[in-house]
Amino acid sequence: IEASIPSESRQVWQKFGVKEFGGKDEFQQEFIRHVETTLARSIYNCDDLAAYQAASQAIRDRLIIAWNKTQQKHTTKDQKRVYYLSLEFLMGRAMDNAMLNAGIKDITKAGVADLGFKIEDLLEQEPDAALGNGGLGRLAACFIDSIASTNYPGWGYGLRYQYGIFKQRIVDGYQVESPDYWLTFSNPWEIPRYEIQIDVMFYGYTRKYTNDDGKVVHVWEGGEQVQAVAYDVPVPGYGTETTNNLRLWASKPTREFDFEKFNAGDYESSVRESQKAETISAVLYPNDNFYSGKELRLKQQYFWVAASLNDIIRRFKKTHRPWKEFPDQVAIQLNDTHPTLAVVELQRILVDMEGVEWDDAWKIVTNTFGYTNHTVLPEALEKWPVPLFQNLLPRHMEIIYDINLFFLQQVEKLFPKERELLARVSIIEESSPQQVRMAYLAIIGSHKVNGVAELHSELIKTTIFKDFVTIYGPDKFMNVTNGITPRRWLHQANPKLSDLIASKVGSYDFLKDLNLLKKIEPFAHDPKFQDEWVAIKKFNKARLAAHIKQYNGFDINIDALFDVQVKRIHEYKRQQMNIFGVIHRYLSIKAMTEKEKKEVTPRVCIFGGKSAPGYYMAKTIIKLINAVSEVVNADADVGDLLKVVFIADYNVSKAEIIIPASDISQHISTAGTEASGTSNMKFVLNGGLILGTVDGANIEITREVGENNIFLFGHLAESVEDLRHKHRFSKVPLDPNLEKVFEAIESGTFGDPNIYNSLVSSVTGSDYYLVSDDFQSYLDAQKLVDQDFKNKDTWVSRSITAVANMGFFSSDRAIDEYAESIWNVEPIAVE
Ligand SMILES: [N-]=[N+]=N[C@]1([C@H](N)O)O[C@H](CO)[C@@H](O)[C@H](O)[C@H]1O
Repeated sequence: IEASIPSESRQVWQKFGVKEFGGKDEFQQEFIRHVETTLARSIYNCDDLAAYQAASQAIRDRLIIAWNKTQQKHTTKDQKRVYYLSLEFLMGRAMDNAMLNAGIKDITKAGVADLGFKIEDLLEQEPDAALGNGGLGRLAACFIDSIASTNYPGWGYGLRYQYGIFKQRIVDGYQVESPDYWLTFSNPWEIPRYEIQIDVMFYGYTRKYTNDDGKVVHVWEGGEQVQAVAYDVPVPGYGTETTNNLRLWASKPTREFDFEKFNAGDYESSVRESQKAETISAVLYPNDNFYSGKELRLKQQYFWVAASLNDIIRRFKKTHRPWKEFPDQVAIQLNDTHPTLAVVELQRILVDMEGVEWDDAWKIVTNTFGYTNHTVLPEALEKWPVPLFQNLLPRHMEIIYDINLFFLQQVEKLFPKERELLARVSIIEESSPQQVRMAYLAIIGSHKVNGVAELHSELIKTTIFKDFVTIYGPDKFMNVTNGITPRRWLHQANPKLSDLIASKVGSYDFLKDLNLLKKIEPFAHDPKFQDEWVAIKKFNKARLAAHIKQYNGFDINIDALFDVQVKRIHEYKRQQMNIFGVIHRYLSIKAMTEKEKKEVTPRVCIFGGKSAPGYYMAKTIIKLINAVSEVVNADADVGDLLKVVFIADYNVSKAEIIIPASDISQHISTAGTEASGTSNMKFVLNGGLILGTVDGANIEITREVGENNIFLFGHLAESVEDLRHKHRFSKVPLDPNLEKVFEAIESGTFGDPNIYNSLVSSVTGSDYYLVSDDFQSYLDAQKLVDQDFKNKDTWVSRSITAVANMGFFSSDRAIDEYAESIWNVEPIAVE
């Protein structure tokens, strides 16, 4: 919204222009002003929640000032911007991150202390913005933190779900979901932009006519309208003035209610339309790595894409540049196939609305988009039934047919004899009903396609997208290994370790350039540094133990080895193999003599993670973990030698407590199934060693930290297909140790064995995830961990060496690679 203030009034503005609060006093002034005005409270009724809200308002105001400066700078510089389209942004809490990135934690901490509050108590008041399922959503959050921290002009575009990922409770060992209404006390970290309202249409029909200049014009009309309203979330960079924007869309009815129906006394239906509109952006679909073809999900995707593109084009038009320069000003990254409709929507707007010729428009489109694939799992690839698509988005379906026709014509020219190839690469799968293969549309509509770790990027070229490498050549396909922001995942989650590292590196510059961690490597064998390192790990383990005491109600021995596996529950991530290994360990200890028990390395096995509500096998795994926990933790024979814990409602904030406390963490997916993983990077950065398969980013971690500082096991990706084939067509004997484990389960040791029938037979049958094939090598690796952990000095020096070599895994490095190889954007300094 352009507004021009008359020049004579501008001095008055400058005279009173708001400036950032500098010191503690100014912060306290702002704090009290918000308590008494924004919250209409006073010193007599200001509890921790009110104090959190007032402090948030004061800090938010500061971010907004930097946000305004940044937007003005980017507008005047008029440089190319990147837009990251993600249906998930798993942000977690904002307050601590805002204070640390803006460098004002000391001021605010001291400020609220004087006023009678503890900053830790205020931080606990904030709900997580849990607008994502797992890795993909958290990656988007780390990426926008890095885009701002490395001063690139970039925006995130997503949906403002009223309900994030469900809350998980464990009842009788089972997962129970409850809605996550996170906006109860409103959200101080967002700015409603009621002035930005964009109409989005669904359904309707299309028609075409030839206009006076003999040009065919396509019209899409007669559909249902809803409105998209913008909510802006400032994204502060670390140690820079740059504060970028995350724009989240909420759906609203175009008109509050139908007055005619109301007057006719049909009150219910008079508001039905508005309720229907609001449901579009209301709820996050809780599936991780799994596609479910619900119409509301497709509605969410088009609603968000249409609003975002409309917004991007409005901003471009202000530059009055010709359309062919659009890709020079705008780069759009598709975070998985969820936003692929953006390819079709931009083509529609250019051709139908702006009168650009089809081929010119298509060149603009393909030069604008980049597509990131996050999984090779067939069940996760989005394929929308044509009838549903046709009904909801008739004009887009027409355009997809045209895109497909012109693409297949090109392929035919290149490979005239290859009939099957055409069918294999067609966007339209000739199933019944026909389906739109969104990944193919994303590839054809983009100039670059990337995977998220080296093995994964190779696998997509040799398996699911093999034909497209043949058609486009290998250059279109590249790798950008995932990364994590060291601000949240080291400085915020583990401040003591961050301070210790700073004491050796000489500053906190490693938070801007993580390769500076290398400077601690010479201290790997330094006894004093080792002691400080161990003390910090112990502090973090005690903090987690206190959390488990509070929420699980029992004590754990913090000198035991903390063995952690926290991530979404999924058969390919093989939490089932982990708990089978725990049962094996339990049975082994039970069979030991007291003398042998003295040699045992005490262990606490910590699990956490949500299962998609409809995922039966994953829910069974959660039940087994809790059943084993109940039996083992109550078994005096075993005592402190083994404890099993399932931490409920795993989310970003819990990860910040769990991850700094690990000695070993498990990333044990069947080779070739975990595209990257990102928690593996977080655990090592916090001084934990990992036990993993040769899969995803475990491979790059091994390259960077050295084979000595990681525990690898299991079959390699290249042998998986053969092993699966063997299981399908011949009787592969079950691993003997696993057999004993299953006998224990079937004997009722962990409750009614029928509960676990399908889980056990999934392994004794086709064993698609090769649990039996990898079990012995898994147990061998675990034995090595037990032995090595006894040698404290070696263990701590390996931990220090591993951290020293984690520079590569900063999301700043990943963003620099995207900027250079895909987006072609330059950083802009904002003074
Ligand atoms: N969807 N999806 N994919 C994932 C994760 N589950 O969200 O994306 C993550 C982010 O790229 C990957 O680390 C992870 O391996 C992959 O499975």
